[in-house]
Amino acid sequence: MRRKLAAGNWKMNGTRASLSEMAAMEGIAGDATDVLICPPATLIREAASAAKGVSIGGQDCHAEASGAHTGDLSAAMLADAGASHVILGHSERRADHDEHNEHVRAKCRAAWEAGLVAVVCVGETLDQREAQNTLDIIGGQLAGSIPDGATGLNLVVAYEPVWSIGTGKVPTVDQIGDVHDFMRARLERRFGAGVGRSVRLLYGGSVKASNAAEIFAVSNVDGALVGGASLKAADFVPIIEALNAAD
Ligand SMILES: O=C(CO)COP(=O)(O)O
Repeated sequence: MRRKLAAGNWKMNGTRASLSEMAAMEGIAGDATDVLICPPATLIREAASAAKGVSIGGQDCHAEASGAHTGDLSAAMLADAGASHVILGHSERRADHDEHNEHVRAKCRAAWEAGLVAVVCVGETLDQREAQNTLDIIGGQLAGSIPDGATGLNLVVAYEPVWSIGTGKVPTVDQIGDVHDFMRARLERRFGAGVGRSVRLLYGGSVKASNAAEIFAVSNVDGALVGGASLKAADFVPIIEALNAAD
């Protein structure tokens, strides 16, 4: 049985004052639910030392362990600051920093070497969906972005349709289910049924308290990667509660 995961991606939002929001998100998770907050890197250390029952993650890492890469952070540095997870291949990184599958794959390897759980993001653009290429795109991103060696403990996959992020537009439950079933089948085919069935699959894109329950009822949805609605406890706590209540 996979544990459920409510993950918050704070993106480039939050200062030390925001940690009071994180404190208000603690103690909400049920027995079968995990909560992960990925604040900006500046807050990881303080968040990790303050957090109780909430895991802390980074939002990106470099593929190399150290070296002359001004402004970058290695996976080992994130781990040293107290992170246990790292988001990789988010569409905003793919778009803003020209990250491609091979970069994400190398970063994922680096994350695993540092002992971090990689939260690998995949998702189609609106053009790709309208051209009916969604599953091809997702299949290519899964194959290209995830290295060999995945397990249910070192990998989480987040399906985040680019057109749904921050837009208030959410795919239908059938569309979400089609992609999640497809991802599950691809992971089982590549890594074997045991591993493929144990990797948690999150949906991300305009998740809020009002749509969380119906999304969490979709097959192979094990939780959510939430952006805007993870910044305030008043928005994120009801999402965690909806996940607790999901079958
Ligand atoms: O990108 C996302 C999470 O990584 C989703 O963002 P929103 O929840 O703000 O749409």
